[in-house]
Amino acid sequence: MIYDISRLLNANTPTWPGDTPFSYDLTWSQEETGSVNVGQITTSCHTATHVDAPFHFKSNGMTIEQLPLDIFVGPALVVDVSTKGEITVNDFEDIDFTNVRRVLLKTETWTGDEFPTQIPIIDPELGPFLLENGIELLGVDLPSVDPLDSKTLDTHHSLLKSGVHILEGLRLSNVAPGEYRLTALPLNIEGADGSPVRAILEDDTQA
Ligand SMILES: N[C@@H](CC(=O)c1ccccc1NC=O)C(=O)O
Ligand SMILES: [Zn+2]
Ligand SMILES: [Zn+2]
Repeated sequence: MIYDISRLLNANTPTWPGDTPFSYDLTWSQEETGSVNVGQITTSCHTATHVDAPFHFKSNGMTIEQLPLDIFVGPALVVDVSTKGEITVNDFEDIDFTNVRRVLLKTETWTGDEFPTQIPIIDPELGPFLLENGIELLGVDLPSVDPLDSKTLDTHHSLLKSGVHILEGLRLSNVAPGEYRLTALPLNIEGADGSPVRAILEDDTQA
């Protein structure tokens, strides 16, 4: 079974306050060209479900096309942290990270169609902890791994220092905690600070 864990992109998709809204428009319609519809999209790189490149918060950091693809494809563990106001290493005490390289946090705080006003805090100490446990990707169902008003982006920086890549804006309400196979590939955009992804989880059930 394939679970779509990406958010829908349209003119109403919530964006970071003040950032470029998503739009899809027809440049030419079939009526006009006599042959085809041709569209164009405009979007911030941080709208809905997306991967951050280190360049987003570090000017000499890697850009999106430079990131290794194997980070974004493979086994992933969905962890329920939905009752937590602050997510710390203590929340992972009982979790067995053997053979887990990718962790997706299900907070369930961004389930509506509006940009959230309050999101749980992700302790920057998670960076070194994830590194110790061999985790290379942290995914969240939040617009950011840092508080919405943060200018220092401590958790982004801590994750980068620990070699943990960042996937944001997931839609996890339709999946139960547990193990899946993730695919969430960023577009091959030269020099970009991030990219939208179509993120899916697969489990072992057929069809
Ligand atoms: N860190 C957020 C985005 C972000 O911080 C942001 C996005 C657009 C405009 C301003 C932003 N942050 C400003 O402090 C993210 O990674 O998606
Ligand atoms: Zn982002
Ligand atoms: Zn981010």
